[in-house]
Amino acid sequence: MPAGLFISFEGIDGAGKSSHIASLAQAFRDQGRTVTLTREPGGTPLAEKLRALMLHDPMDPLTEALIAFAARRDHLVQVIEPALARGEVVLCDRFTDATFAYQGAGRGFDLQPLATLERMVQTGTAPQPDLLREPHLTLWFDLPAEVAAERLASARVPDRFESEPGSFFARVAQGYAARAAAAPQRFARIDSNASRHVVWQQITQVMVRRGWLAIMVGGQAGAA
Ligand SMILES: Nc1ncnc2c1ncn2[C@@H]1O[C@H](COP(=O)(O)OP(=O)(O)O)[C@@H](O)[C@H]1O
Ligand SMILES: Cc1cn([C@H]2C[C@H](O)[C@@H](COP(=O)(O)OP(=O)(O)O)O2)c(=O)[nH]c1=O
Repeated sequence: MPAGLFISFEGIDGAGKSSHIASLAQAFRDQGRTVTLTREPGGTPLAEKLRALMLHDPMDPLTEALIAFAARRDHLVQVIEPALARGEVVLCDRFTDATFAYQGAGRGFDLQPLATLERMVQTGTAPQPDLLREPHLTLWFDLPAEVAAERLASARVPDRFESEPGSFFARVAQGYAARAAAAPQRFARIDSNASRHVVWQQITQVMVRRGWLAIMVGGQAGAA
């Protein structure tokens, strides 16, 4: 059985994550892997209810952070750990870096309590009792806030986060940059200020470099 692989997708709203997750899932399936495609907040019936509250109901930053971590705990226990134990590839649209970027840098909530919650929530779910569960790789879609805003302007009805001003997203982007600087081995920066094709090429190159997708076929990673 292959080892489970946990990959998260991060970036400000409109950075282009959702446009590539399904393609990456297909590339893994094409080489015989089973993929669990999931998202945060969400991924379980309970966590999806918490997501609806977080995206639409007004609340203060601590409540927001606690809801994000409550949803995450349920998601880890019910979905992520069992999938990893089965040797699957877990592709997760956002994880804890989003809490540090949005609630921490964006809302201005203290990072230290977030780090404490991170440790509490992400420990004790894996078979190894002391393991702090984190993604093996985080694809960070880096895009200037003003470009993301332009892309989103005609794309969809904004939720509570997407309605925030550009200054909020500039802070969130800085929050992601700080998380990436603190864990350079885990993060792969994807320059999202490029065509979809070039963004996809960057993603497949990261996968091939890590030995997770076998060969490049016409610019696509595929089975050997
Ligand atoms: N490389 C790109 N160039 C131009 N527009 C893009 C690109 N990637 C995505 N988009 C468009 O930008 C919008 C936001 O992309 P999306 O994948 O939904 O971002 P996210 O999931 O990060 O919020 C969508 O309308 C999408 O079609
Ligand atoms: C996981 C997480 C998401 N969020 C926010 C970021 C996004 O604006 C929102 C939902 O993310 P996302 O799924 O990217 O939104 P969409 O479905 O509109 O593409 O939740 C937080 O603020 N903290 C968190 O911990």
